[in-house]
Amino acid sequence: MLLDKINTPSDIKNLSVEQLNQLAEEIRQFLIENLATTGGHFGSNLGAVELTLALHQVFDSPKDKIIWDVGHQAYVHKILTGRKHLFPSLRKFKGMAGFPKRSESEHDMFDVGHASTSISAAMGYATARDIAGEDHKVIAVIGDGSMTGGMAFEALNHAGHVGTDMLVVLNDNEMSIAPNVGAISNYLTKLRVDPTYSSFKKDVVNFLHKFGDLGDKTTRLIDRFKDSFKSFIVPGMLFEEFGFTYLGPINGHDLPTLLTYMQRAKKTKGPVLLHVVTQKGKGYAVAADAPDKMHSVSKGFNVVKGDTPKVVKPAPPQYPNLFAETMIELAKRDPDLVAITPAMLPGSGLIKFQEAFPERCFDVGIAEQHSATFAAGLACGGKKPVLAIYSTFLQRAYDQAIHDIAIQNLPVTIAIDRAGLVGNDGETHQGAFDIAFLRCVPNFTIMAPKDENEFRHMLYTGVNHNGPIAMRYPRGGGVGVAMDADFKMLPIGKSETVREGKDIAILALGSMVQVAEKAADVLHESGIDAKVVNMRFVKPLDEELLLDLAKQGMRIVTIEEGSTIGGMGSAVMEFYALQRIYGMEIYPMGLPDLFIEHGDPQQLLDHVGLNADSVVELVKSMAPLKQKRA
Ligand SMILES: Cc1ncc(C[n+]2csc(CCOP(=O)(O)OP(=O)(O)O)c2C)c(N)n1
Ligand SMILES: CC(=O)[C@@H](O)[C@H](O)COP(=O)(O)O
Ligand SMILES: [Mg+2]
Repeated sequence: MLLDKINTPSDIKNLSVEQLNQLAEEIRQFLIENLATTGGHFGSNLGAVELTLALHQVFDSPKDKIIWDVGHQAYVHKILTGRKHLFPSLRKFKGMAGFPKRSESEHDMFDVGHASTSISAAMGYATARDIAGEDHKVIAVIGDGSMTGGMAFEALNHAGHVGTDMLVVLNDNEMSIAPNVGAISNYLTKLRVDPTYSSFKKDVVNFLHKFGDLGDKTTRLIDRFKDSFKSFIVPGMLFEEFGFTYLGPINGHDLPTLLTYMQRAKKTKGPVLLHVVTQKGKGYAVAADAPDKMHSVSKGFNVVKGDTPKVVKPAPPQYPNLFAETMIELAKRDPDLVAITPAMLPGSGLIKFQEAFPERCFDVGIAEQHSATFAAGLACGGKKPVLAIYSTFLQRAYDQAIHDIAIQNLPVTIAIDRAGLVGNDGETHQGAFDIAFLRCVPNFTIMAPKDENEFRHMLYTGVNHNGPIAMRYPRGGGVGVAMDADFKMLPIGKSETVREGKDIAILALGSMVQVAEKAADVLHESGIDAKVVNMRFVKPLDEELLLDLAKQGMRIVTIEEGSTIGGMGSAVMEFYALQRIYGMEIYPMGLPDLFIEHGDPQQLLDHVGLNADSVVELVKSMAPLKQKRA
């Protein structure tokens, strides 16, 4: 096997095209076999095999800097840069990361995970090179989906203006996670599928010449025609207008073409954009036929059937499914309800809602900033928008949440999925900060359901609340409780005491309520009587509860699946300080002031001490209760 002999990029430098094609097939087989065991991003990597081989044959990493966008398609890059042997540990705790990471390899130039950053990072590298008078190449590899992210165009604009020597390889497979959307995507489709646009330009010019030579008039007429149509007729004119030399579109699986064009790009001065057309899932029929479903696969997925064995026992409802079902129920009652997702239609669960209400579901592409202000505009227009967005991606829309939603106090509901430790995607994707960064924003209400039943009531409460409201919930599902027949409005800022107790109060939020209940059961066996409160709301807090606990001189543990700094525990401590109530013993438990690496979610929760055992250990470690204050 050729692949056995490949350990660094130099090992492929002298391979012939035939050998590269053979290596490509071996790499595809390697990916399919390994990902069937570990899970991970699948379709994107199968589609980037030849592209990555060509990059590493033409350019000299790490002297030349290759920067990946999102980085979910960089498994082949990792195979070629000495990490084949790490694939069994892919995305596992203390194992190889699922995205490029500078701490993992000298060939990983930039830590990625969020889309549309590669061109900006490449521009930074190239500018640093130029200041230092160095001469290496800088290449950004960005997908068509990531190209719908606004910051990609901010970087194109800057690079084109400066004229920096750099190469942007646009890997266009017509897919984001779901089929790609937007005018950019349509434009790329035109470039991809209809070369007649360039021949159309010739026809127009010939036709105009038929008017005979009107001297300057003909020339002006031709120029006007060309100018008015050029962004459609001349391939890549959009990118040319940004100051880039556009090359392509070329077949991103044809190695001779890839090599030729990459060599040409390497010799071209200034910013160059090479448009390659690939197939997501190439080489594995099931993935190629269902590139959205095979964007990523779970561990244990069946290579032959291309599916993951269903869980035998009925698992509790998964939150994305419950979200879609609840949204459909609510949308039937309220014609003003609309849903927005920034390119996460499958992950958010909204595919079913889109099928039911196609005219009320908006996938805006990888455009989180736009999605939030679009929601604000919809609200001003009389609609009831629900923005479905992962916690980590909401970070991209923070100013919009403040400037466009909160200041105007608009009735926008933000359904924050993947809030808490998402697990295998690691540092760039943990939903750690949403409580902290939203809590300080005036007008926002922040809540978290303890289970799937409360999830429905909270979403109902959210869409009927007249102001900005965020509901955060974890990746995965509920806990397996019965569901109420109908919805009920939850009183804003009111908690729910799920267990009475006199020795200590555990104030738990969302996914941590069940952890607190388990801890209370164990503490009970040791004669410690713990009160468990489902806080439900981080903002506003249940002040009556907190004042009551102060009167009782109760010790308090707070526990949340979000950063301790700035979280619900901070809010409780701030409350007592602002109320000038001193001497309270408060023990906040949450995510530490660290970026949490990849691993299975429960493993990570145990690693950071967000589990029942840690609560029990903390409570038992406390010194005997001081004399209760009168
Ligand atoms: C800011 C941000 N929003 C959303 C995502 C989720 N996401 C990961 S990959 C992906 C699709 C990327 O499409 P493309 O760039 O075309 O790459 P492909 O998967 O087609 O290779 C999305 C939306 C993300 N990583 N970052
Ligand atoms: C790379 C990326 O950002 C997405 O593919 C993300 O990994 C999806 O996460 P979920 O699997 O939680 O939907
Ligand atoms: Mg794509």
